[in-house]
Amino acid sequence: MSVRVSGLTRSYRNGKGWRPKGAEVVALDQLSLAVEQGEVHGLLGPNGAGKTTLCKILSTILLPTAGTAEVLGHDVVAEAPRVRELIGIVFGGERGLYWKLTARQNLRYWAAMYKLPDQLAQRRCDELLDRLGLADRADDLVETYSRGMKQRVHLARGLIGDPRLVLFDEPTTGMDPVSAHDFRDLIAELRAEGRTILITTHDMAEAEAVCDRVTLVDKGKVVATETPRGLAKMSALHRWVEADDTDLDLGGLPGVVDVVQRDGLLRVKTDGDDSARSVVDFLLSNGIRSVRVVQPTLEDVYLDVIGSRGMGV
Ligand SMILES: Nc1ncnc2c1ncn2[C@@H]1O[C@H](COP(=O)(O)OP(=O)(O)OP(=O)(O)O)[C@@H](O)[C@H]1O
Repeated sequence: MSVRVSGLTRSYRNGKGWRPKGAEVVALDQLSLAVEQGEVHGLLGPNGAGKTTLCKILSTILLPTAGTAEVLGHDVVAEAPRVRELIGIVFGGERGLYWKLTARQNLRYWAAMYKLPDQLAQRRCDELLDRLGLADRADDLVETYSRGMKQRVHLARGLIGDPRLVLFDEPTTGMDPVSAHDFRDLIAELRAEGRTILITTHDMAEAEAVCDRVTLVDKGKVVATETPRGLAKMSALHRWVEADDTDLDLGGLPGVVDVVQRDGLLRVKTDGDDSARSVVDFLLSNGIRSVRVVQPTLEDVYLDVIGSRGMGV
């Protein structure tokens, strides 16, 4: 087992220094989770669900209030130095880079933090700069880089210690589609190398594409852990019918829960198989083509279970 979290609780008390103590916020509430070795595991949930808090505890930068967390059998509190050797952390955004240093100097600095011997550090830096397409600009100051390049330096930083577990917290926020596509390829490569990956994301398509299993977290608790497809099946609650867009009034048909029109496509959410069939019959009898019943996507399931909180919709 790569990650084993048991009854993990973390609460914060707002208000620092002269400010009055606020109410206690329970960010993680007896959360338990197991991630297999070599698995790509997604953590999904609305803002404030506790995902970052969990990543911080696993990275040993935050202590739990109660419960335990282990990385490859090592306790994150009692054996924090050992855990740090085994993990790499990639937090999204542009925090944590030294802008007045080059990418190579940034990487050499972090290699030194991992206490890598000089020759190994040099080899790893060269490999990562090459792997992440930074070799040509490796000796330019990071402040001259595009946002996408800065994100790639972040990725390199997370991999410099040759980690067995890589924690990604919102890694593709603000990435352009090409970079996001390259990122998916990188995840596949890291997985093929036998590394375990824990990734928090708001991007359901990304989670569906890269994750072996996902855990839905809400209010500091696990709602479900499943394969993306398994989750979709579990959500047998709704069936969707897809068709070419039409002006027909479908909202009034029995069993129709929602109608979404987007990009020339019509998506009708129904309350089950019978209603979906009636919608299909109705559409076909009105001359609409390309009608099909579709399996719910991970996004549909997320919306069913958690609602639209934290999805930017
Ligand atoms: N340093 C802190 N002090 C007080 N409260 C905090 C602190 N950090 C997080 N919290 C609170 O703990 C809860 C969980 O926050 P956390 O950042 O772990 O959630 P998240 O799922 O990562 O959300 P997001 O997707 O917005 O990053 C939230 O209610 C948040 O306001």
